[in-house]
Amino acid sequence: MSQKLSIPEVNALGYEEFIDRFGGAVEHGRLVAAAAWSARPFLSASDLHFRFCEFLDQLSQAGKEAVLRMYPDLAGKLANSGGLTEESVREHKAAGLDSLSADEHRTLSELNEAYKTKFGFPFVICARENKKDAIIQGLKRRMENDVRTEAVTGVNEVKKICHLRLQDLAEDSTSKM
Ligand SMILES: NC(=O)N[C@H]1NC(=O)NC1=O
Repeated sequence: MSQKLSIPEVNALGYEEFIDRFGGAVEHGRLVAAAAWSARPFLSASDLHFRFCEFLDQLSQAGKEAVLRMYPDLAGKLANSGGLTEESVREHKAAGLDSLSADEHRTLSELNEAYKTKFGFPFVICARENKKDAIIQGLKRRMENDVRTEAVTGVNEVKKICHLRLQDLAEDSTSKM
């Protein structure tokens, strides 16, 4: 992972460097980072996160669904074929999704497919804040929601994932780690 930047260092980045560095804070989310850059100077790391959230909050239902469609299924095809982003690999490991039993794997795959059939976008949850059992329970519970509630709930999880990814990339203190 590259060295963390202080907020003054983040504020000094040109937009191309900023997008290169923060374009993955939201999965395949270079557009979100490109929008956040307009809000410079950032006052703090939480202000940086707030600007990403601000963009996500103003999206239409279709826009929110589009953001969710950029995320891989947890323990799905991309994970099996080694096609996950570096960030997502770390998050899968944190939740214990890299060591599922055959039964757990089947359960999660079936629930993910049922969820996508109902909503038209994948189930998204912050894997660094949930272990595998909580993820399976969450999937079952959230399956009962309606599509608008689920788009908002999914995007709230995107914000949590983004917050943790940004923490890995930038810090409030002016000195580098
Ligand atoms: N589907 C889904 O939730 N994917 C994600 N969650 C997370 O923490 N990292 C991801 O890639």
